[in-house]
Amino acid sequence: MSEEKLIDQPDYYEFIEKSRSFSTASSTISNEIMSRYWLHFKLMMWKQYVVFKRNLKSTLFQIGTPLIICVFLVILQEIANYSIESMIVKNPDIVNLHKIPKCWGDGCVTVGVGLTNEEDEFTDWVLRYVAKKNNLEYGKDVKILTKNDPMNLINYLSKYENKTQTAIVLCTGPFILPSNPVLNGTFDCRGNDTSYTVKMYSIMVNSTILNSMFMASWNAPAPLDYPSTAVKVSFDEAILAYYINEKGMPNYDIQLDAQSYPEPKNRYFDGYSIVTESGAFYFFIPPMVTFVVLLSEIVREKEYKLRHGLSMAGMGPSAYWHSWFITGLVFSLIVSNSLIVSGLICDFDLFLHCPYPIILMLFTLFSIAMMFLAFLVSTFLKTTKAAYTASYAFILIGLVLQFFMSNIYIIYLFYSEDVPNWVVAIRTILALYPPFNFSKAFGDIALKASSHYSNSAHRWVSGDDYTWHDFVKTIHGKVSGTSYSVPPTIVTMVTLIGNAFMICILAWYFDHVMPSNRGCADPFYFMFTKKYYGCKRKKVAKNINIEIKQDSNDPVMHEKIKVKELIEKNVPAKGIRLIGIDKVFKKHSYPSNDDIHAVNNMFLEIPNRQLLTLLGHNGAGKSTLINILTGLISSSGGTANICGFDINEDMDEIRNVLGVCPQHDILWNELTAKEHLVLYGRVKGMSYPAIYKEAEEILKRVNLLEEANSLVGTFSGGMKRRLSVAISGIGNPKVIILDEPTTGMDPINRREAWKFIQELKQGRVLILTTHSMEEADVLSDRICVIVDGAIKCIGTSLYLKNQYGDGYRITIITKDPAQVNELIQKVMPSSVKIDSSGGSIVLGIHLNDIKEIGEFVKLMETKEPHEFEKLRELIDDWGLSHTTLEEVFMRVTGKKQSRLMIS
Ligand SMILES: Nc1ncnc2c1ncn2[C@@H]1O[C@H](COP(=O)(O)OP(=O)(O)OP(=O)(O)O)[C@@H](O)[C@H]1O
Repeated sequence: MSEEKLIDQPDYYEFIEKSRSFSTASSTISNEIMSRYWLHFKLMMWKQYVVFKRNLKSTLFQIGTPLIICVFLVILQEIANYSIESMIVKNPDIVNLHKIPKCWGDGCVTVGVGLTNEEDEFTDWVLRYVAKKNNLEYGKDVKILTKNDPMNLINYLSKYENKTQTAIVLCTGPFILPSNPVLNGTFDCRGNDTSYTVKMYSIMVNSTILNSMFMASWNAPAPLDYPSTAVKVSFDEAILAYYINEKGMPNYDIQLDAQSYPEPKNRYFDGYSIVTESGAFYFFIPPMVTFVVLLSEIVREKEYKLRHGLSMAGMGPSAYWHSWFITGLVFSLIVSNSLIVSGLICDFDLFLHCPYPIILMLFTLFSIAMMFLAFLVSTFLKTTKAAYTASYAFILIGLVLQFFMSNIYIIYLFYSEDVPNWVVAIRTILALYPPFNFSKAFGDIALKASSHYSNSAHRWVSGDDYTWHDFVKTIHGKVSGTSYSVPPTIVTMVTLIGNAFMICILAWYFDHVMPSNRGCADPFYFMFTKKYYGCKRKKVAKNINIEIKQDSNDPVMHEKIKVKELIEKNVPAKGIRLIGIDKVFKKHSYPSNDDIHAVNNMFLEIPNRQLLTLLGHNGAGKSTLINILTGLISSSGGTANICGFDINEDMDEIRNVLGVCPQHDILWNELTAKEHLVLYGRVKGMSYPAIYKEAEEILKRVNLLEEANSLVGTFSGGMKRRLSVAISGIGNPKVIILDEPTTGMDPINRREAWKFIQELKQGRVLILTTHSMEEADVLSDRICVIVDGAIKCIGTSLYLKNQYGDGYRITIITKDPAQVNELIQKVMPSSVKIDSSGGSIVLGIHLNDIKEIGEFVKLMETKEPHEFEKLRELIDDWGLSHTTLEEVFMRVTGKKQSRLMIS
């Protein structure tokens, strides 16, 4: 059957019968399903294209991210090159080492001396010389701390911790030093030969960082142990000067300088490549852009129920996901190529030395794996805000991991020989994570194609051509003395494909079982049910057990009986039939008092060409019932039949005949009003000429023709509502469900919408929910009042007013209420006083006593003398009105606090 035929059927029931007979002709069905799928897929692709085109700036930014990253890498490389250049010491500073630095701590001693005997002329001369030469004060900066036993000095230093910068044991013998652990050995400065004198000294420097806070050594230049060298130079010079002076020689000076060793060029960092070292870190970002875009867009469509809207219009999940897959694939290819082109523009070795298909494969496979990850994560999230939070978390955690994994040798360590089992376990777990495989494959390529540090040559070497042979070759090498044997890059890429496949399966599974993803959630074992493979269960049981009170006048009970009889007589539902439908929202996995019985065992027959209004307080269960009928949620019990199709079995068929105006507008801000109608019309299988004709007509009817080509993002709330009403009527649906369609509309547009709804009624079944009693009164053929999930009463507006209202009301304005009250009881004995306040009296009178109203009207309207003339004189003004639906509603629901919109 062609799409046009489907829509243009003069009698829709004929179509239904035909489509039933199709069930035997499986090949026709497959063709029908395929052409429908293809149509939906193309529509989704068109929608995606239009949305991305309308968000051109952000789309271009997303595609341009690789260029930004590459330029950033070029800048980083330049900074690195500059830093490496500046590290090379061309003019090393000269550090003078013959001056003892003076310590500046409170009461600190720069050179503390421990004599091995009593002070003599030699020690006095030498110490004064050292002090003078170094601009230090003898007795304060240069000071004898202990005498005789050198252990005394050790004890002193331990006791007065952190007070002496440099200590020196000055052995002026003859004396035998005792063996002790600090001085590490025994020495004898007495000597056997008295023809020469041995002068020995031992230097100790306080070098602990904490304790040297107040010491000059804190700022000592690096090349040598500055204070100890300076002390040595000074003491050598002093001792030498002492003996030279003794022998009448001129003054003698020892000069000792230290210089940094000139850093030779090309040592460690020369040739350093930021791409090799950190490429896997930075190139991780562009594929993540695809991840973020897809995740946020898919979750946005979920949050604003756009996907539900499409499902309600008949779009299957396959077309939806496949279109997102193709969009993601196109995005991945664009971003990958953009990355390669940017890399080539920036002259990166990696891109110059690696075959294009390999590098394209690497980035595209990684992007695809991340795309599936976005699909998977989207099944768990409900709001765009949560999607962005999740995206940032994934990027941040990913970057931290990439930071470590961008050093390929860390990854290679996992493949070292004889690694313990727990390392193999970690390696296997990491291999399930696409960025790990990306880093590994990237590192494999960069290690050859980009300039890299050669472990064997101990220097950076420039990149070489990475060949197809390298691609399939196992990588052997050594890191930190351990040999490794790493699987070839091709294996890593195949693992990436495996990652993508595995994540795709998980995404598919969770899309089915997570509630709120596709409307009705499937059971966790859905793939083992026959229904999943298109096998339908046997139809609804005919024997329905209803407790019937035979003489009951209750219309709700009559409705139940009617439904029972129709089912027993096998009469197909030409409109909507509710058969004991039930919905419980469970708070826990076990039955509890907290469970909400939102829809309670409803039976209802809504014949063709009837508009039934559901009235009910907030939380009565109206939207829940509508969500069940439109397949957004599943019922807990019972079923419903729409145009002969069962909601539990034939939702796809039902969606072909259904038009829905949901409670909340399901619209894309980036599409125009006309594009929405075209989208929904095409989803329902209409031809383009038919849609354009109908769209114009419908837009005119809801007063939106002038805004037909305006973006919905610019619409007011009322305009969006009108568009939603228009959408519900596109594609000639046989059943239309309108959930509070006129909320937010101004009075003029509301009346226009009412007219449109009246027209929609022709030849269709309509269910309307509203809080406007006037709307219900004007539009309904029948009204059904729901209280706490159960049908409380049902009937025409007039019937309900008669049944639950007071019939008529008479309002009287008088200056003497007491007397009027008394007299009125004589004219209208059946009247009941409803209210009396100030000068106003409100009386209620039942329809059956309409005669009494006639008497009263006659009395008030004639000037002729009357026995109750007095009453006429007492009444200043009066009015007669019918009982309002609002009163009926109040009485039935008993919830006067309900939100009522009284127009
Ligand atoms: N997804 C859900 N989970 C749990 N409870 C729910 C859920 N959806 C609805 N309910 C509960 O079911 C009851 C019926 O809600 P429903 O939205 O159908 O009321 P309604 O008649 O449409 O109200 P309103 O007039 O405010 O739109 C309410 O108590 C509501 O809290």
